[in-house]
Amino acid sequence: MTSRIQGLYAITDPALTPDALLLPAAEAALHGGARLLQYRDKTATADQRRRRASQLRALCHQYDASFIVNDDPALAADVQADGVHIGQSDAEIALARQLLGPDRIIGVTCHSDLALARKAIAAGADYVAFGRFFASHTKPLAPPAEVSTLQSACQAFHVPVVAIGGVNADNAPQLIEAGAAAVAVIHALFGHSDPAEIEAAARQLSALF
Ligand SMILES: Cc1ncc(COP(=O)(O)OP(=O)(O)O)c(N)n1
Ligand SMILES: Cc1nc(C(=O)O)sc1CCOP(=O)(O)O
Ligand SMILES: [Mg+2]
Repeated sequence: MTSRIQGLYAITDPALTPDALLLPAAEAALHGGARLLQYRDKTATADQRRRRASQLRALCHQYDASFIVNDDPALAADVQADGVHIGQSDAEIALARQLLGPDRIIGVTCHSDLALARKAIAAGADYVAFGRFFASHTKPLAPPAEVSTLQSACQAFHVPVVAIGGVNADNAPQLIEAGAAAVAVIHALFGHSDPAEIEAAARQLSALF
């Protein structure tokens, strides 16, 4: 079976995409080839988050892409997302697994720490995320990571490794060359407001795989 964690991994951001444009923006990324899409929204109300997550899930499935919810395993379970992404200060992996069952995807932020990744995989993570590899508009203070660490992680672990942080079509090749199964991207996609530009950026990134 081909891995579901492969290729362009688009992540939404309400600071870049107004509510009314969320679906067209997400659809542009999917049309451009994104294989995973994460709903990352720390500002909307619970009702708004539930509605948007349900809509995005339906959209992703039209494109045969995986839909991931950031931070919130309960919401992911509620809308039957394909998975959840959790950080080191978010929910426990065991709780996420309990809520989501054995077949859903659980991704875990590991910064640039191989020991954190080892622990996450032992606890049941389906992918581990390393970053930030480059200067990030979205999260400028995320801890930095070296491409050499990514390479070590990709060699060491049997689960896919996702690379994040300031990724664009110019710098993504070195991450893919190092072994990243997927690159997670916010600003280089959703920093564009025109869906045609989002789609073009997604197409360029997707073509690298
Ligand atoms: C694919 C992917 N990788 C890393 C993150 C960051 O998660 P986290 O450290 O929990 O930070 P926030 O995104 O919640 O601000 C991610 N969301 N997705
Ligand atoms: C959400 C997030 N997490 C990171 C990490 O290093 O864990 S970097 C990051 C921001 C990614 O957005 P952009 O593509 O705009 O840099
Ligand atoms: Mg988080």
